[in-house]
Amino acid sequence: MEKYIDKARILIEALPYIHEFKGKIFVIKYGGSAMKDPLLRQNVIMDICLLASVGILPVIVHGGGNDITKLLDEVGQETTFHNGIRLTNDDNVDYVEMMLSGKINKQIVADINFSHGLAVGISGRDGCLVKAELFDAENASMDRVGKICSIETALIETLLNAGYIPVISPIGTDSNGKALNINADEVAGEIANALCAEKLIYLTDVDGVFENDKLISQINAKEASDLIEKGVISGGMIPKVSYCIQSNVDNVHILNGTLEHSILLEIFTQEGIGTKVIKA
Ligand SMILES: Nc1ncnc2c1ncn2[C@@H]1O[C@H](COP(=O)(O)OP(=O)(O)O)[C@@H](O)[C@H]1O
Ligand SMILES: CC(=O)N[C@@H](CCC(=O)OP(=O)(O)O)C(=O)O
Repeated sequence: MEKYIDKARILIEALPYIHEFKGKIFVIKYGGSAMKDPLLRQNVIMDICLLASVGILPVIVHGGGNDITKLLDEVGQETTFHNGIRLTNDDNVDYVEMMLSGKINKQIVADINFSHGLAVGISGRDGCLVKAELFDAENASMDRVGKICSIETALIETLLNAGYIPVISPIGTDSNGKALNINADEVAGEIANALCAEKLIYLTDVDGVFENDKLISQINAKEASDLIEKGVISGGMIPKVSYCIQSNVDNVHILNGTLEHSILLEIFTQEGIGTKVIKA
């Protein structure tokens, strides 16, 4: 009997958090590196569905960098990154868009719908959600890499009000209607700002930010830029930490999406896990 009572206690412990967060928007950036294993993917999806079913409003922004690299490899295209940003131009942008807005976006939507959630998949191009301009107009190998100019939240709000979980791919549109590839960390950060989200969560494949094999549970802007300069924070962790710092959202976390139910552990327990990025 005791073990059943323990289960009931766990549910009751979550009650204050459910009460606190009901009706609040959580932007969850689901990185490609945390999508590799189907079983772990299922755990992330179930966490998201649970949040939605207790009245929290999840907004999912996904990446898919690994799958894009794999596809480009299959079609004989080389991939080059600069500070975690993929060099994208006219030669490869269609592959990037197909993988993100086509395959990955629809897979996440299908997984959520299969787990009793109700998701709608859109890209940053739908409803003029993400308006962007060239990230580096001087660099021809980046002539399809975008940086965000503005976010139009109307479509997301419409979906949330109608009870859907929006699932968003990180493709924006420039002033000529062309697709621009944008780092998903930036898209998540900017959408969270525009929605005045309660929380912004980056789900990746490590427990948080590390220095010398030690997890940093809290990091501020100065410490983070020192670690970037020293090369301790590198690659795909650079945009994550940078957008965490730039974000206006108070509660920004980097969590391990390959750790079973990491979202629930972060939200429904007092200790929290991962790295919290603070502005001061
Ligand atoms: N200091 C650091 N702490 C943790 N991870 C780091 C650090 N520096 C670089 N990384 C790398 O950042 C990666 C996460 O970024 P990325 O691969 O782009 O993930 P995602 O697909 O989730 O955006 C980690 O797997 C790790 O290899
Ligand atoms: C410009 C740029 O780098 N765009 C990213 C978009 C996908 C992404 O960010 O995926 P992850 O979150 O899995 O890294 C890319 O092409 O990989």
